[in-house]
Amino acid sequence: METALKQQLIQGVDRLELDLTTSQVDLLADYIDLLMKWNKAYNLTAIRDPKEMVVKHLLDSLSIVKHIDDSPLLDVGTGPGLPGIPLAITRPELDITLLDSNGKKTRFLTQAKTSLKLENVTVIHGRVEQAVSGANGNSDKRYKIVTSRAFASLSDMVTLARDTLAEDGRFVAMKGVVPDEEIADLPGWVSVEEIIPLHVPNLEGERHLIILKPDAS
Ligand SMILES: C[S@@+](CC[C@H](N)C(=O)[O-])C[C@H]1O[C@@H](n2cnc3c(N)ncnc32)[C@H](O)[C@@H]1O
Repeated sequence: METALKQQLIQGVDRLELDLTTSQVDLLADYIDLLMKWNKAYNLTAIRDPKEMVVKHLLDSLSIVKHIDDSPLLDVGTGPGLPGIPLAITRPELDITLLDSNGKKTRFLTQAKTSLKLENVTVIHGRVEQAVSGANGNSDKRYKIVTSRAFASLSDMVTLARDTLAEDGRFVAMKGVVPDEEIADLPGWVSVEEIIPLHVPNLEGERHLIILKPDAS
């Protein structure tokens, strides 16, 4: 990554008040370099400008770090690893599973896990609605945090990912403006616990984290 862009990344990390080591910042830069390289052949993301990747992919993903506790996390429809890979780099103690139904994307994720030496990452290729049934050869693990960005409406997310959530878990959805219609469409077994405004350096437009809690049955 060019020096000027790396500087922009460091400033963004500072503005998010994340206390990262030099090697963590280097890994974030290496991740963007890897994404740029693989994107040419694999079409992993529509964003091709590295400056935009830093803001719209890295800093946006990093804006949720402070709102995630130490529980095992599933990133549903992670695509090229967003927000999961930036989370895994900044929080090496977190057990992070990246799930996507697109084989090209999970091949990239497996490569990224190896290249960036992310021992806290597990990659699963499959559809989330089949993830627990064993249809993809997966275990029946349940997660305390099920997150997603740009995956589906809130209603579709909770319906498709319901069986992956631990009883005391939370859905954590990254959204733009507060999606009132999606909230109104939520099924009865889940409710909004909290809506957290996110502040992403150099990004215009609102961002919010929607925390959803399954009601005790
Ligand atoms: C728009 S992309 C978002 C990728 C990434 N989260 C991001 O923010 O850039 C949505 C991703 O969800 C995946 N996907 C769609 N339906 C899925 C399903 N039922 N189970 C798992 N992944 C799915 C797609 O393959 C795609 O990579």
